[in-house]
Parts: sequence; structure tokens; C-alpha cells
Amino acid sequence: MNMETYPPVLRQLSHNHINPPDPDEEDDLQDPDPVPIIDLEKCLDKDNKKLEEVCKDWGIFRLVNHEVPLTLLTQLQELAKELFSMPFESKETACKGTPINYFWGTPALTPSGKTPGGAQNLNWVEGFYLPLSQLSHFNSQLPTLESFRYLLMEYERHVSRMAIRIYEGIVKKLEWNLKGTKSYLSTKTGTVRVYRYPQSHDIKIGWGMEAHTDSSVLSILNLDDQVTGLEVLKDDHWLTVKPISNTFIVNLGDIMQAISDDKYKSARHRVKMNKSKERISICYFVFPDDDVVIESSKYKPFTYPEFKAQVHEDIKNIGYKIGLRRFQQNQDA
Ligand SMILES: O=C(O)CCC(=O)C(=O)O
Ligand SMILES: [Fe+2]
Repeated sequence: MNMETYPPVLRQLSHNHINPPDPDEEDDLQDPDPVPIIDLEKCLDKDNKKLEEVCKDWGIFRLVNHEVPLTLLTQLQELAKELFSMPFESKETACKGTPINYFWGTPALTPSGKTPGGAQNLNWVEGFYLPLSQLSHFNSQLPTLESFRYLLMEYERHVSRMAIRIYEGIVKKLEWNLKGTKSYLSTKTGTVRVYRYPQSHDIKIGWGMEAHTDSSVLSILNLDDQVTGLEVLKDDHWLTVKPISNTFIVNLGDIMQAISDDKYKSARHRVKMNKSKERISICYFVFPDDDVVIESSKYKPFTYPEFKAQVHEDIKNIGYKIGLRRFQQNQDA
């Protein structure tokens, strides 16, 4: 791999040789995928109990029958790869003065790429953060980024459509008392994070991304269809999510857990390092509007900006996210 394309702090992974493919990792791919499958077309069917069961038991599922053209998914993955393969400085410069944020390491801990607490606090990942609603408001000087921006604007229409349908399917099933017509899902808030996880033969070095739950309502992940990395916690076991092309992985976030009064759980997941291949993922997150108060019986009323601020404060002060527990009733913040 070309280490010049990596931010300096990630270049420690450089070794004298490229690792040959690891037979163990390849074998892994033969196992059946453990994640339950949900058909997007059937999400709104009245007699479909599966969505409800899967949200309760798993908090994560594989989405099929999504009607996103495979060519769009392939193009996105290819352009992302091309973007990451540019020199580090070009990526950094290209994002300056735009709403796109280029980051590496754990963003909240190390916005500048420096590692105050040493390498143990570092997630081995670089990425671009793109607020989708702002993509049409600027141009990029970097042709690859410009093509990527265009493609993402098209992608946005699809992920918004999928998020709305999944959300409506879930809300319908729960028969929640959702206080009138209030919706906790606002596609205006949609953001995409595109990641590259470097390969490392020294797996002990750390995580691509440490175990966490997402703060979103829903997250829709378009994963590398060749390389494993994502693991999900189910009944105290970490399971490997298989790379399967033309599907998405959807996971419920903390906000969904709160509005369901803990009936549904936000799925805990992490990304492990791959020994012989780098890995790309394109992840969409959607939230409530900033002024929407999240009301439930288990948690004190809160808005998403309040939740986000608390998460940032905890990461800054204690090094990790506490999340919903901070907002439990009868709990001092
Ligand atoms: O890259 C992945 O597969 C997952 C990323 C993730 O969990 C996140 O960004 O919250
Ligand atoms: Fe996540």
C-alpha cells in the first residue's frame, strides 16, 4: 500500500511488505452470514412481523430489494477508492473552505490528527464527513471529489427513500403514541461518512473503530463487498458481518432506542482491522430535526443537539461515549 496517501499518524502501520492474503480470513468468508434479512418492499406490509422481531432481537439487519441501481453502488465504492488513493495533502487541501470535513484517527478525540493519549486512543481510519443537504451549495477544485459529490447527490435520494420507508415500517409496527404527527426522522439531517480502514498485519495494534452504538435514528451502511471488518454484538458474542454485494446493513441508533422506550436496542458494533486488505465503507446517518424534543418514559426529554453535546463532552473528558444512560430518568447527568 502507498503510505503517502495515508495521514502521517496512520503511517505507523507501514511494514516492509504487503501482507499476502490470509487463508484464515478468506475461510471466514465461507461461513453463512448471521445477520437477518429484511425486504424493503415488505416493510410496510401489515402482516409482516419480521421487521418488529428483528428490531427487538438484533437492532441490525441486512436490507435487500432496495431498488438502488447496482451501478450506483459500484461507482460510489470505486470513486471512494480513487479519492482515498490521492496524496494525503491533496485530500486535506481539497476539503478546506468546503462543508466537507476530512478526518483521521478518532475524530472527536483527535481532530488535528495528533494523538494526545497515545496510539491506544486512535481508531485506525481516515474519512470524509459530508452533510448531504449542503452538497449542492459548493464546487470542489478536485475533479474526483467533484464527481463524488455529484454521485452522492443522486445517492441521497435513494438513502432518504429507504430511511423513510424503514422508519415508517418500524413506527407502524410499534403503534407508539408518537404525539400527533411528530416525526423523529428528518432526512434534511442526513450525513454520509466515507471511510478507509488501512490493512495491518499487526491486529493487536487496535481497532478500525472501537465498539459503539450509533447516535442516529437509523444508519444505512454500504459496505465493501470484498473485505470483512464490521462485527456486531449479539447475545454477548461478536459476529462477523459478511461482505455481500448489492445489500445494505441497517442499524438502529440511540434515538430509535429512546423513542421505542427501549423496546428496540441500538446495536453495538465495531470494526476490526483486516490483515491483508484495506476496506472502504460508505455510511449514512439520519437524525431528528434539532428542535424536536425526544420524549419517552425511560429517558428525560432531550433534543439531538443536547445528546450530541453530551457525547462530545464525555469523549473529551473520559475518553468514551456513555450515550443514553446519561439521559435515563432518575439519573443525574
Ligand atoms: O465502517 C463500518 O463498517 C462501520 C462504521 C460505523 O460503525 C460508524 O461510522 O458508526
Ligand atoms: Fe457505527
